[in-house]
Amino acid sequence: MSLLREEIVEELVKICGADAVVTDTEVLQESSYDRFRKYEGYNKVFTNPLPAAVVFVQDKKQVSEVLRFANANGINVVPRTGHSATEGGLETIVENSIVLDGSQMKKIINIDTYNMQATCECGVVLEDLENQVRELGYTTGHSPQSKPLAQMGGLVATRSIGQFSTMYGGIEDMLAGVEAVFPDGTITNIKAVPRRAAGPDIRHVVLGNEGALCFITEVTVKLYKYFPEYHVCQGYTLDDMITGIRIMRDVMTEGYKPSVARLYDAEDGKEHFSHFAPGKCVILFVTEGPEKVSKANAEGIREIVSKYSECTEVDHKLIETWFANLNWDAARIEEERKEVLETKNVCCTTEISANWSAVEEIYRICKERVVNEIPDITVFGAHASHCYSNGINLYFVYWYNVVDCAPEDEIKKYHLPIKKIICEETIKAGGSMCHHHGVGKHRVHWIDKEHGSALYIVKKLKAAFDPNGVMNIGTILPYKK
Ligand SMILES: Cc1cc2nc3c(=O)[nH]c(=O)nc-3n(C[C@H](O)[C@H](O)[C@H](O)COP(=O)(O)OP(=O)(O)OC[C@H]3O[C@@H](n4cnc5c(N)ncnc54)[C@H](O)[C@@H]3O)c2cc1C
Repeated sequence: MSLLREEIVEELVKICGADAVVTDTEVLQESSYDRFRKYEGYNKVFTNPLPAAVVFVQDKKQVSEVLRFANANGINVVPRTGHSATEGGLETIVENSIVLDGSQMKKIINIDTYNMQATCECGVVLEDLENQVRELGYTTGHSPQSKPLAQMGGLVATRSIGQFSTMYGGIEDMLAGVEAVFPDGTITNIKAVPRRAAGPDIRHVVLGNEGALCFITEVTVKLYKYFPEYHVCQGYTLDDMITGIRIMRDVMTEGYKPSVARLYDAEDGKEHFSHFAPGKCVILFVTEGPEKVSKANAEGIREIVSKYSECTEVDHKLIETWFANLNWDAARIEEERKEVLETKNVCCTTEISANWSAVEEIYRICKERVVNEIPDITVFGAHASHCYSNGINLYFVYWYNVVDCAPEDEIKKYHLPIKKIICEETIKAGGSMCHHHGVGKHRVHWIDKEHGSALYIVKKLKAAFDPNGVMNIGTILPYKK
């Protein structure tokens, strides 16, 4: 028999103390969704069942005890740290869930500049860690646009990636060691070493689990020396996105290593560059590292771009100023809330990845289909912001006016049908429907097609580590009642 809300709250208070357990209605409402339902949230419409409580854990022992209790009683647990999720990973879709919040675990445990790694608790905000290591002349190399909001546990749980990824990689390349607690209460610590071949790489069970297998309590990431004085920034306008993709391919396959490599089509670019590149695509690069490395990379990239006569270089200061203001903090989200309520014009995104041979067609077909099939679109554009030797990501950005539609119907009328087109066309072309935001609860519809025969592995992992199905129900794998 399932426990009553009061019984759940009572047990949580016993484990963590009354101050740590919050049942205030407004907090529960805000804890029942994430930015996937931001239009509903901004309109104060809450369609998911409210959780029984939000519990602010202080240490791994409390995490272990809460998980053991939930596991024994079949209670859904939604792990949370920075609350910046965009794909429904934080939605509480069944009655009486526990939101297990690690945001108060914010100790930076060790910054070890000799071994070039830093260890911190899951609730450390990335920007706080980055600021501290920068003061010492180092960087984590991680810089997602949500850097002021996202916390280390969530960043690992979602397989996040930052704006300097072309040089430093995604979080999977940065993560040296990690501590995680599994639903039966077992606390596991994967040690931080340069590399090992002691069986499968078990970090990858934890990385990207989106709270559907375990709760991450501690993270060790690598550090790099930081040389801001040697950053070289270059930007160009051009007419055609496809030419831009080919330039990116040349840069990557010739072996250059910019830290930032971004390409905007004219529609998406309108939002960012209309003051100096109206109607144009924009391609830009930053190189960094020690002086000789940064200069050599910049020179090689310049030589490649110069072979494309349609590219015109712009003043690098324009790009630098724009780039310095790209991140989102709480104030920017508040600005967005006001704007959305006033205009009913909503911006949402879907990011995918594909090999070089598939990406051009994915770009073309998604644009054509969304613009023709979805009503009230005001902008449909894309940029590429993460490049690899074998392919690239596309970050589709779309704006629509919400017309004749209740807040609770907005995702059904607009966001999900757009996502469906992008995910299905991408998978059909051999790409991945999800480059970095995670599957959450709204891309689960295509998880079988995404993985094909390898879905076997995902399902077995879930069955092995969460046999009672209490970890973030409906995330990564669909909820079957
Ligand atoms: C404006 C904006 C810009 C963004 N830009 C980027 C970007 O550039 N790159 C990028 O990768 N992402 C980006 N994101 C998405 C988001 O910031 C990332 O997914 C981030 O990693 C989430 O971290 P968080 O601490 O906020 O996690 P949360 O939002 O709290 O949770 C995210 C997911 O991880 C799970 N989770 C959280 N903490 C834990 C834990 N301790 N243990 C286990 N599971 C956990 C949750 O259950 C949920 O499924 C952006 C989001 C916003 C709002």
